[in-house]
Amino acid sequence: MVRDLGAARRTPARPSASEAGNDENAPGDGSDAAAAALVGAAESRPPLLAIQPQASGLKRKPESPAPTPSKLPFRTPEKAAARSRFGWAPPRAEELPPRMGATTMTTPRAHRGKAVLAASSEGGSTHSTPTKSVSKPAYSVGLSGTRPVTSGGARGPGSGLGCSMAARGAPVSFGPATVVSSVEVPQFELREDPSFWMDNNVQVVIRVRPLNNSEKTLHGYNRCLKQESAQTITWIGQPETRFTFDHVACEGVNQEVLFRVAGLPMVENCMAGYNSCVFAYGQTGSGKTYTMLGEISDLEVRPSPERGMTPRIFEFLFARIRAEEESRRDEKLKYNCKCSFLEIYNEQITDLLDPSSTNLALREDIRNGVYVENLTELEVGCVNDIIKLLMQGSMNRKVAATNMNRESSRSHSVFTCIIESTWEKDSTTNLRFARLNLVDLAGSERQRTSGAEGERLKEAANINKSLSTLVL
Ligand SMILES: Nc1ncnc2c1ncn2[C@@H]1O[C@H](COP(=O)(O)OP(=O)(O)OP(=O)(O)O)[C@@H](O)[C@H]1O
Repeated sequence: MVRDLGAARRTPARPSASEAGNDENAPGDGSDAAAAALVGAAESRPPLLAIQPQASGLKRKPESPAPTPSKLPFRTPEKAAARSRFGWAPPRAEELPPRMGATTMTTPRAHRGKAVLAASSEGGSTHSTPTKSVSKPAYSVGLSGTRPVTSGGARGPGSGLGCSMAARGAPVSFGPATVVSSVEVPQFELREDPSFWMDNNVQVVIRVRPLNNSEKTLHGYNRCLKQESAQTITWIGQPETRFTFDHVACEGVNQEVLFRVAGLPMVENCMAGYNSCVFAYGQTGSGKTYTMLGEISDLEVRPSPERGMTPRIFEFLFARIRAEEESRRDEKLKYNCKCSFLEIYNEQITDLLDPSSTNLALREDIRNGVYVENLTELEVGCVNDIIKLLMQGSMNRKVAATNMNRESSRSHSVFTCIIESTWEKDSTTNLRFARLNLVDLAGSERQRTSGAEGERLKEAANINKSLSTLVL
C-alpha cells in the first residue's frame, strides 16, 4: 500500500535532522503504512523509456513564442564572461588539489545500494568522473556510509549519500569488510570553487550521512568506510579499495556547505544560459531527499538550516536575478521562470502539480526536444512561489515505509525550472534560455533488506530496473 504523505510528510511529524537519528529509518508499523495507491496504471502505453512521436492533433501547453531569428537572436552563453562577471578567477593548474588515484574513469558505474549527488551542465570540455585507485576484478562495492557492515554481505553503506561502483565483468565475491568503530570521524573541508564547475561537465559528490540512533543501537559506531581526504573514501573490505570522486562530503558537512559546493555553481551556469542538472542517487535511506529537499515546512516564516539543495538554489537564483536585472536596467534585462514537477512511479509519469494528470507521455520534436506532454508549467517569481510548488508536489509524491526508511520515496521526482531572459542591446532584442533539473531518485534497495513485499516489491523492481537503465 502506498501512503500519501500529504499530511504526514510535511508536517512536524518529520523530525529535523538534529533529531534524526533517531528513528528515521525505523520501519513503520502496519498502521503507519496504511493508505491508498494514488497512481492509476494505464495498460496500453509503451514503456516510459520509449519516447513517442508527436501525436497529431495533440498540442503542448502554450509556451512563449519562438523567437524570430532576425529579431531575437540567441546569444551563445559566455562562460568566460560569466566567470569574470562573478569574480571567479580560473584556477591555475598548480592551485588545483592533487587528485588521488587515477584520473581517468576506469570503471563504468553499476550502482547498488548507495547514493551519489551528481551535477552536470552543458558546455565545458572535460568529464570528471569517479575513479578508483586499485584495479581489480569485477565487483560491486558500496561506498558512503557510516552504516556498519552486517554479516553476510549487506555491505552497502546505506547511510549518507554515497555511491557504489562495479567494474564490468563476472561478479566475484568478497570477504567480509573490516569495520572501524569510532564515535568520532575525521572531518574534511570541501573546496568551494565555482569556477571549477565551469570547466567540467559532470561532477560526482558523495555525501555520507551520520549514523542514526537505530543504527547506533543495533551496530554501535561500526563503519565499513574510512575517509582520507575531501576527494577519497576507502572501503575497508578485502581487498581494501579506495575511490576518488570530485568531492566526498563527510558526515559533518551541512546543507549550507553542500549547497555552496554543488548547488550555487549550477545557478551560475543557468544564469549564463547553460542547461544544468543535479540529481541524487543512492540506496534507500541514504539521504537523497534530505539533501535535495530537506526540511521545507515553515520556510516562509523561519527558514530551517536543514533546508536542502532545492530551496537554497532558488533563494540564490532569485537573488541573482534581482541583482542582474538591477545592474542591467539600461538593457531592460528581464527574467521569466517557469516550473514543473513530475514523478516517475512504476514507469509512469504523473504531474505532481496536478496529480489527476497521470500516465503522461514523453514526446520529442524538433522544436522542443524531449518533453512531457501536458505537464503543468507554472510561472514563478520568488522563493515563496517555489516553496508552494515544492510543498504541493512533495505531498503528492508516493512515499511509503520500508524496513530501511520510514519515509521512503517510491518514485523518482524531477523539479524543473526554465529560466528565460531577454534584453536589448544595439537595437536588438536578445533571448537566453536555460533549463535546471533537480532530480531526487527513488532509492535502490535490496528487497531482502528493505523487506519489500506486495506493492512495495513491485515498486522496488521498477525502481531498480529504471536505475539500472539510468546507469547504462
Ligand atoms: N546528512 C544528514 N544529516 C542528518 N540526517 C540525515 C542526513 N541524511 C539523511 N538524514 C536522515 O535520514 C533519513 C533518511 O533520509 P532520506 O529520506 O533523505 O533518504 P532517501 O535516500 O531519500 O531514502 P529513499 O530512497 O528511501 O527515499 C531521514 O530521516 C533524514 O532526515
